[in-house]
Amino acid sequence: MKILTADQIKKCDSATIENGISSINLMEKAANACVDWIQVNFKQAKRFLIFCGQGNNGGDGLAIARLLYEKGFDVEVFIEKNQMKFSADAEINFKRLKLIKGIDINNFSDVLIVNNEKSVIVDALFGYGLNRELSNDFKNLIEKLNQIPVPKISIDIPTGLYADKINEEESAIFKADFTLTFQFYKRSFLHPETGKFCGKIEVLDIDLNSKFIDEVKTDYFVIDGSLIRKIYKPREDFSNKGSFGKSILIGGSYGKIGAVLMSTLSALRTGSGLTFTMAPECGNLILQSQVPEAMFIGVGEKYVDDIEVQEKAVYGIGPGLGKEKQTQKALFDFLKSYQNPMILDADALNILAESQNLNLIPKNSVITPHPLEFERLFGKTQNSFDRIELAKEKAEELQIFIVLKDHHTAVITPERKVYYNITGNSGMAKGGSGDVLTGILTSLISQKYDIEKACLFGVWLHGKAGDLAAAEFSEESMLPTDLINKIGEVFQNLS
Ligand SMILES: NC(=O)C1=CN([C@@H]2O[C@H](COP(=O)(O)OP(=O)(O)OC[C@H]3O[C@@H](n4cnc5c(N)ncnc54)[C@H](OP(=O)(O)O)[C@@H]3O)[C@@H](O)[C@H]2O)[C@@H](O)CC1
Ligand SMILES: Nc1ncnc2c1ncn2[C@@H]1O[C@H](COP(=O)(O)OP(=O)(O)O)[C@@H](O)[C@H]1O
Ligand SMILES: [K+]
Repeated sequence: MKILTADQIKKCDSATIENGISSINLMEKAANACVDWIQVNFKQAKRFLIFCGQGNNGGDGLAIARLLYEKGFDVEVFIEKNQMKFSADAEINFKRLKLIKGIDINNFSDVLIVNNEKSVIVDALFGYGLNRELSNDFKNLIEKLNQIPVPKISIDIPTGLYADKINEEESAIFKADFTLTFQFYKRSFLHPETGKFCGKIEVLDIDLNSKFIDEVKTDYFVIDGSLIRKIYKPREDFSNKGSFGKSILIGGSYGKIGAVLMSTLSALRTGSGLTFTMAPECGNLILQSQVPEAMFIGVGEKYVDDIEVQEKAVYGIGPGLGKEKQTQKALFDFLKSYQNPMILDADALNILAESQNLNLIPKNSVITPHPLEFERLFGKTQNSFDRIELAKEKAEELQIFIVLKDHHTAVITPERKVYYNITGNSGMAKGGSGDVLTGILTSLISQKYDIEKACLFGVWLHGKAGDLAAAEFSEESMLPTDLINKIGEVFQNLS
């Protein structure tokens, strides 16, 4: 799914209106989509307190108020009565609302005396039209609303957030439990500093002009199920183990054998034809007994001190590797002699960061840093938006794929495209989850998935398996190994 800027959404809106539907009917459609969702998800609510601004986001709120009232809910509307300069469509909806006797229209300043019992607050103050800092009056209102302990829904965007950039630190932002957004994810939903205000995100389809959406240029995308279905390749019947590639997972050191073990198991569970673990001898027995399907190649006693070059294999290097001097030398020797794309993770990245010898990374390789590893490789940035910009620069300069791990992991391509993942959960915030991703990516690339597609499929699959593990064991209790055991269920649901 494409992600558009506020400006592009406005143009998409206009293209939709030029192609038939009037702007007031588009607003009605948007309001109806919200009300349909609210009716299903807030059946028990008694009263909706709807805060409306003067633009089209406020217009949506006024239309939602009328439609909820017609469905039998109690509704109170809050506006700025002293300064009513509604946009044209908001004005029409305000007039329609005033015809209904049963809806109280209050001033923002009446918020302190609201009856909260079984109430739901709806924020329709500002949407993608926010283009400057909020005034103190709005900031105060938002701070008051944030403190009222009732469920909160934002229409399109939590008020105070921009669609596609980060806020000043001191700005007030409405803290939603749910954001009902129209047609597209907004970039601000996907970054840690801003996304935390959105709660659960529901993207409501309001049929915006599909030709415009197909043609509009953007660098930013969300990885969704329909994209994955296009990437997924079912296995051929007439095949053998050689048809599904050779994955070699390199890593492990004394005390950290589990890391490379989990990568190995993930590669197998993702379909790798032949799977090898290249690790120090101290891991041999553990690996052979825990993962009998994998073949062991001993390189060193307690840590990796050599890397064997094999033809026609895809290497995933780093989990549990450690940074011993001999390991560093082994990695550099290997990178100097082997130029095919590979996956580099964890200590393989830390070793490269310390030497700053990043040009040794073969073209089209995949690196999988978490934010701290990214900083060690490429330096500090002010915030996560700047981090993505720097990642775009580096992916292009080094001609590599950067899988920047986070709550919403981003895949950044050498062509500077950015794909955000929306599967996964905080149950994955445990040592070992990243090792699993390395195994998945190595396996997909060894099975000849195009590298960009392997990255998109891999991060999605990893998160999806994590979601299934959380559903069964809880976010607290699920383990990276539970996630590995759910990979199969994700494939079953794909085929
Ligand atoms: N295609 C879609 O997705 C559809 C979208 N729809 C809805 O339209 C919404 C966008 O509406 P919108 O363009 O009228 O902007 P909105 O957010 O209501 O702001 C209003 C105006 O406030 C102003 N302003 C800005 N910052 C300010 C500030 N800090 N303090 C004070 N004022 C400030 C600024 O005007 P300015 O003062 O710059 O002239 C701005 O234009 C969208 O989020 C969705 O809910 C649906 O109805 C139909 C389909
Ligand atoms: N809160 C979260 N929500 C979604 N995914 C998460 C969250 N925390 C961690 N993850 C995922 O788990 C993995 C953690 O990787 P990493 O930090 O390298 O762990 P390790 O190296 O210890 O295995 C990444 O793929 C990341 O996207
Ligand atoms: K809003």
